[in-house]
Amino acid sequence: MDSSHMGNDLDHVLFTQDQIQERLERLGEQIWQDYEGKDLLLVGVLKGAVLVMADLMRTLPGTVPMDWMAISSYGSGTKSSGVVRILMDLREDITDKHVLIVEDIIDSGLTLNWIQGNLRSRGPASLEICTLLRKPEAAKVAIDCKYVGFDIPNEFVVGYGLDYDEKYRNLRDIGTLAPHVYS
Ligand SMILES: O=P(O)(O)OC[C@H]1O[C@H](OP(=O)(O)OP(=O)(O)O)[C@H](O)[C@@H]1O
Ligand code: HPA
Ligand SMILES: [Mg+2]
Repeated sequence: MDSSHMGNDLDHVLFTQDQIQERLERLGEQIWQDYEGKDLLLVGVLKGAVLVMADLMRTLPGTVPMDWMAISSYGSGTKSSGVVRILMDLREDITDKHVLIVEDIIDSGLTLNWIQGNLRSRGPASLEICTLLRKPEAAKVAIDCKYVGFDIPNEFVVGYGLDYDEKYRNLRDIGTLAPHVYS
């Protein structure tokens, strides 16, 4: 879905699909250099990270495996409940692997804080994070994130995998919603 299909639900576009692809190319180059010769496993967090994973992994110039976890903390609202649940666990044993978590957004940081703790307890060789978006002003816990696509203001965003009440994930760009959508 293009931004032009959003009617008046879209307030403004923050990043176009081209800007997103361009940034992912750069992140992919950096990741490929950093993990040269290492047993890398990409771990995506469903559902938001689906599109980031799909596009990021295709920028890499060699083969790399992926696995997925499903976590829920937001429900249908726009604020993190802070209560994290595992809906689906990894299939892979990550012991001694170099794990790179792939996420769409770090907002309060509560989700990744919990995932990091959970995965660290399984004994990976290393554990790092790649997120497309981060909201520095919204942080409730500090997250050490090695690869960040864009820092954004503290506004609720949708598109490119990010939803509001399960809607707008298939918007190609990333943008903010008009206030009438929430009310
Ligand atoms: O830093 P936080 O405040 O914890 O927020 C970030 C998390 O919230 C969203 O996922 P959500 O739980 O809404 O599920 P989804 O990925 O299925 O949309 C997003 O994809 C991140 O995983
Ligand atoms: O800004 C956001 N948009 C969509 N989902 C989210 N999950 C955390 N923050 C956001
Ligand atoms: Mg998510």
